[in-house]
Amino acid sequence: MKTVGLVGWRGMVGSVLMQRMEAENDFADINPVYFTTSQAGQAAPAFGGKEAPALKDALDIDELKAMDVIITCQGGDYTSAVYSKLMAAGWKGHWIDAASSLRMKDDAVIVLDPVNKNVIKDALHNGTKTFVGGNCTVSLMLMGLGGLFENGLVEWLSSQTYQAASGGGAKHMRELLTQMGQLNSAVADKLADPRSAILDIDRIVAETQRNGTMDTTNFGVPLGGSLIPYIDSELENGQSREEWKGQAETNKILATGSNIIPVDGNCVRIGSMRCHSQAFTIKLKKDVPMDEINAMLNEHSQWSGVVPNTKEATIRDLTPTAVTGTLNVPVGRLRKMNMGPEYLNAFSVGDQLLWGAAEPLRRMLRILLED
Ligand SMILES: NC(=O)C1=CN([C@@H]2O[C@H](COP(=O)(O)OP(=O)(O)OC[C@H]3O[C@@H](n4cnc5c(N)ncnc54)[C@H](OP(=O)(O)O)[C@@H]3O)[C@@H](O)[C@H]2O)C=CC1
Ligand SMILES: N[C@@H](CC(=O)OP(=O)(O)O)C(=O)O
Repeated sequence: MKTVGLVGWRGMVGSVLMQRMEAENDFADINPVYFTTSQAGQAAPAFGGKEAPALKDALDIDELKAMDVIITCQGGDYTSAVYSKLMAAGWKGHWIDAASSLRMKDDAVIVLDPVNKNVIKDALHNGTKTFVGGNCTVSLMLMGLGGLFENGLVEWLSSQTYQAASGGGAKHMRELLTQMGQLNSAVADKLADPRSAILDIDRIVAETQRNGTMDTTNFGVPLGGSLIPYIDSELENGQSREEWKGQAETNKILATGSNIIPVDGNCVRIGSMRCHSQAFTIKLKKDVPMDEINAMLNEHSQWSGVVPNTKEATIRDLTPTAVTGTLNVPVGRLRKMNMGPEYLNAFSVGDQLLWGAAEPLRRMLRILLED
């Protein structure tokens, strides 16, 4: 049985990973060893009912070297601090990582097995040791639209994203809710009075957002009652790094080589908790009838599925509220656009902590265990 080192297991992404590994009984097939950067020596958890030794120091290269596999959700700084030292020390195990730092390395594979299992398997058999989860927006786009890519139909794609607070981390989720509460408090007396003027309420909300009293420690500006059309760092070409990942990671995941599929758009933070939504304009390589498109999208995986383009079905099934906490990545609003029969409109929603972060990692572990 493989000895698997788990780093970052008590963080937000790591906790979702532990929940999923328990739900799928993954602990039955591994010897887990838990690492920490702050609590070494304390008692380890017993996820899946499996006992483990006391928490080990996540910076101790000798302890890490004893692992067959290491899964880390600890973040990019940790990966940067440890990965090269571990490799330099001659470690021959498999490294599975949620952070973005190693994703574009030539000898690393981005894992999303319902979409690129062949790429993963080939890499594994060719001796690749480093497997990294993709950016949440990219992974969720490919899970939802996988049927179109699988059938080679996408000439280019533009996405406009509506990304949840959780993408920034746990503190951002708390701050969003704090901000919502602060806005509500500012107008609570007026809201309780049905005779109060809505424009008075609106003015007080705008004043509260602008007067510097709201908690904006993490987002930098109010997100509650607003949105933020910039995610991740600035690049010289005018894209945000989150937008840059769209084309770079999609093409790496699909191993398109020199036949790059152009992907571009705007990435926007909105006030949902943990579901990223995306509106797509897709240029198809040819005019494909809608019933065939629906069939391809439905059949791609057990997690992809089409929501009929009716108002009733859309507002019931194609929202963060409907999707959160599930592995489903529904796609809806499917229709040909005014630009012509090769232009497809689509909208998807997915939980960014599941397929966007934790799920591809635990499935990569299963592939390793079954290989
Ligand atoms: N948030 C996201 O949407 C995504 C994040 N990722 C990657 O995953 C990394 C981790 O993200 P995330 O899970 O949000 O980070 P967290 O901040 O939730 O957790 C990271 C680490 O913080 C330490 N920690 C300190 N105090 C606490 C506490 N009170 N509760 C829990 N942990 C605590 C833990 O390490 P220790 O035990 O060593 O103290 C934990 O492993 C990111 O840096 C990113 O690289 C990837 C995809 C999506
Ligand atoms: N940047 C994403 C979350 C994330 O962690 O992305 P990445 O794994 O590419 O750093 C967001 O803010 O929604």
